[in-house]
Amino acid sequence: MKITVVGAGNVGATCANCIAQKELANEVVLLDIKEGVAEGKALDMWQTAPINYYNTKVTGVTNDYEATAGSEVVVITSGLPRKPGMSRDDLISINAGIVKSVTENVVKHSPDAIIIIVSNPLDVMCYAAYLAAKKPSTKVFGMAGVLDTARYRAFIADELQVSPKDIQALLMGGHGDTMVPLPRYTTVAGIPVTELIDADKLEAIIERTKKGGGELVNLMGTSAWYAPGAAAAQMVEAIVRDQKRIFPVCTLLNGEYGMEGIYLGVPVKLGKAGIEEVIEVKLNDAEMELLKGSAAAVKSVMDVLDGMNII
Ligand SMILES: NC(=O)c1ccc[n+]([C@@H]2O[C@H](COP(=O)([O-])OP(=O)(O)OC[C@H]3O[C@@H](n4cnc5c(N)ncnc54)[C@H](O)[C@@H]3O)[C@@H](O)[C@H]2O)c1
Ligand SMILES: O=C(O)C[C@H](O)C(=O)O
Repeated sequence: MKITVVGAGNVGATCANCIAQKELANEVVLLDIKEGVAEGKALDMWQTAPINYYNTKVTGVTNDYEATAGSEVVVITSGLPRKPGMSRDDLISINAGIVKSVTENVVKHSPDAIIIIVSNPLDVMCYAAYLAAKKPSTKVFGMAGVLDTARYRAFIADELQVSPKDIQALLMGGHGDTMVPLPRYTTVAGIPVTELIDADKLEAIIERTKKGGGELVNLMGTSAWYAPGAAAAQMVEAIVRDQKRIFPVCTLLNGEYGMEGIYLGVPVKLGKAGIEEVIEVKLNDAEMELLKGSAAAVKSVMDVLDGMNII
């Protein structure tokens, strides 16, 4: 069994490393357009196998899609990251073309693969990949919610000085500043978070979560990779091990939440078949308004993609 990660940059390499360490496949193929980068990182990673005790073979290639043939899951991380002062949406002009051509190559060599998009602007890159892949949307979706909820959960763990393992949370909407963390669906070992953190502090955590990517971009001059790479690998694990995990995933809505034809983060069941179910939780009026606002923000960028006429 083979898994491919396209883009051997910060996120792609981290994701491939997590996949290898978890032994999610016999082989992980890391592909990049830049000569030598994927080969070098794959070789370096493979040399950790005797130390970290895993068997998954890590191979690196430069633009050689033959080597990716027959992949069960493909994670697409290729594309530019943002720099301080930029929004994720500013990346569309370059990343849309990259995601389109990469997706076409991936599908040509692995027609049955489940494709997980990571490149930004995430929701719209999922839509671009879906159009390019010409596959059911249950097999083409994006990673953002696992990362965004992880940030939210980490901030709550810090505030309460408890283990992050005990924080369960749900966050919906687009992967941008309009994302919708849901305190009503956030618990600490089963205790509603609203009973443990006062409203002002929780609001500050929500605001920090929404701008969590930007906080890291400002600190590092480029965007995050450890948590994003681990988040994408956790989705791969749910698929290849058929775990039926419930994660917020960027998926194409077909009437769920009263929305049609838009990629948006919602809770889904993830297993061998990809997205096996979209879960419709009950939202109150205020939560629904926030979700609609987030959907409107995503839709405006989808319109930009449509206007580019590249797909
Ligand atoms: N969805 C999320 O939550 C999330 C989180 C972090 C980063 N991202 C996004 O992921 C993308 C990658 O981020 P990064 O930090 O790894 O960037 P990076 O610059 O470190 O790596 C990107 C890699 O893509 C490669 N690439 C470019 N065009 C390619 C092509 N046509 N084919 C193959 N490879 C190609 C580059 O050579 C580079 O090695 C960015 O768009 C970033 O915004 C998304
Ligand atoms: O913030 C970014 O640009 C990268 C990514 O979407 C993130 O949330 O870390």
